[in-house]
Amino acid sequence: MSQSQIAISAEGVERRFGDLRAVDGVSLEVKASEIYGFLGPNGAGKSTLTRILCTLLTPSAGRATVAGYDVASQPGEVRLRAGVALQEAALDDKQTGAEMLALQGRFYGLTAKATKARVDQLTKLVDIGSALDRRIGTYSGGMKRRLDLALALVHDPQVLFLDEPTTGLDPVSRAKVWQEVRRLNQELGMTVFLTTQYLEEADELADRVGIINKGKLVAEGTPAQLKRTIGTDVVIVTVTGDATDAGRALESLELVERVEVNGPTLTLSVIDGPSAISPIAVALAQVPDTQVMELSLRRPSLDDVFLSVTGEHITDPSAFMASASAAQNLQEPQ
Ligand SMILES: Nc1ncnc2c1ncn2[C@@H]1O[C@H](COP(=O)(O)OP(=O)(O)OP(=O)(O)O)[C@@H](O)[C@H]1O
Repeated sequence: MSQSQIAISAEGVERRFGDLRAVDGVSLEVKASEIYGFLGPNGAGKSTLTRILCTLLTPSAGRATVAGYDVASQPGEVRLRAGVALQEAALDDKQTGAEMLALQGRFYGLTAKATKARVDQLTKLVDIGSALDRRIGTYSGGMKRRLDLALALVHDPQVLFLDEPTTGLDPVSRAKVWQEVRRLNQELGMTVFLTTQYLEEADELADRVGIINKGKLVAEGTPAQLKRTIGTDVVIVTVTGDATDAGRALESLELVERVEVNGPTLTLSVIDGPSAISPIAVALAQVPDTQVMELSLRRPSLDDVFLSVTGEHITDPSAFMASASAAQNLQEPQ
């Protein structure tokens, strides 16, 4: 691949905090115009690598480039070409959105006229137009994220870094952010490096996904490729009480490749889901003192990929879905 096609490159990047290796030898490449999803649980090292790539932290070892410039030795060149929206947006509640955008334009050396033209363009890309003349203190969480996104775009960067852009947002705001990220990528060809702990987000948005755990990149590929590595369907069984005996009974079945026991829940990797259901039900009926509460079949998800490489779940997906549906009816204040 030629250098100009590579928007981000990391080679053996490491960052230590005392004895902790927050980022432990990560190597990856992101092509120009690609959306790369950097997926991992809390504390995996996503923000630390993002901060290194944005020149906000120096690596303890290794090398990284953004838009062809070295993050450690050419930080000014990187900053001119990178837009950054981090988890904690530094917004001033007393200013209006328009004032903050104008200030950001001046910061990057744009004339008032050029800033105005850029803001007009941005309001088409990022849905904040109607709120621009109001004080930021009156914005909802979703509007603040969208303003932060617009601020990151004022200087027309080649590469956009988004650190958990939808954490804490209700489903309506989350869908808007997804739509805007897609538009930036498709209409402007912008490269996007997006960290997330949400499987759905990586699955929906990313062309390629890197999975990080305890500072190490443990899997990488398109969402479809990663799921194909599992090669099996997933059957989830919940029983009364402890599922250890049921798990043992199912291990010996021909179509069952792998059994994970987690309290009353069994996660089974099965070769052919529909054909495996009957033998699984028959085997479960023979386990003494065990009653099946729920049994379901599904295609592999990115969480199954994470489980197969780390032995753990990325997050409790049911907790995410519950919070998402609880927030379903929330409306954005106008
Ligand atoms: N400035 C710091 N000093 C000491 N330890 C740090 C510092 N920054 C991060 N860490 C630690 O490094 C590890 C990785 O943190 P990081 O914030 O990169 O993870 P993350 O994947 O972004 O998690 P989250 O989803 O919670 O933001 C964690 O154990 C964290 O406590």
